[in-house]
Amino acid sequence: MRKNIVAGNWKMNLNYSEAKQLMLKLLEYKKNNKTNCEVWIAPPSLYLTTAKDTFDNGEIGVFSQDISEFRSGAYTGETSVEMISSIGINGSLVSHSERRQFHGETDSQANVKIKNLLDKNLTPIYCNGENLEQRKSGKYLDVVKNQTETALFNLSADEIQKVVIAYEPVWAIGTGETASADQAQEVHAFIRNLIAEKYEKEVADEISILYGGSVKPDNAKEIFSKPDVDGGLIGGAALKIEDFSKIIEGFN
Ligand SMILES: O=C(CO)COP(=O)(O)O
Repeated sequence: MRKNIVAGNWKMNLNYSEAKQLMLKLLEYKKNNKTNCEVWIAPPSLYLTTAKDTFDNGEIGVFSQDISEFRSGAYTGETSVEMISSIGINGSLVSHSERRQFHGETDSQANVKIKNLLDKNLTPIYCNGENLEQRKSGKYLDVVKNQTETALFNLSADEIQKVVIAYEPVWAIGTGETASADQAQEVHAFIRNLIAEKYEKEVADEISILYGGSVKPDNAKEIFSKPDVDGGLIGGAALKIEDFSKIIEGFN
């Protein structure tokens, strides 16, 4: 059975002591509360070791926000799959829309990153989703289809089952405008169906598909109640324990 997951993407926020405090609050929360989903975080890469040490019993999954498509060598500023693997990190976000927007990342690069992560037995969280113009033109399902096919469809059935997908419509990220639960469900079911057609239904049913884009304490429960929504990738609301914990409780 696929997992329910609530993951926090901290993006480029928090100084070291703020980050450490938030990790400690999360640890305390996780120790004192039974959660009906896995809880993961993707802090800035500078704090990955601290996160790993804080959650040394694996209470919370720790993910990188990005990973190099190159294995090693003269790539200044990059972090390799080998490096995160060697400190026990669980995986990485791949092709978040902000990487696409500010760094020109493509789905072909996403494909390389995903394969590199899978080679090391790490979990890729592959992000996709349409922008506002594509939503308004009514072509959003075509956009998501192209993204998904390019990034994932040369993987084997075994491999694709290990990928977590995060549908994050760009128009809903950081804007306060959330996709409705029905809009999320439509695209999630569409992605799952694409995978079922290319592979098998059993393969598609194993894949967790998260929704991201202005998930807040007051809308999480409804979004998570949809059959093809297996959790959320949370930005702003992951930075406060009060908000993030209420979102986690959307699965209660
Ligand atoms: O980009 C996101 C998570 O990766 C969503 O960000 P917000 O929750 O701030 O809209």
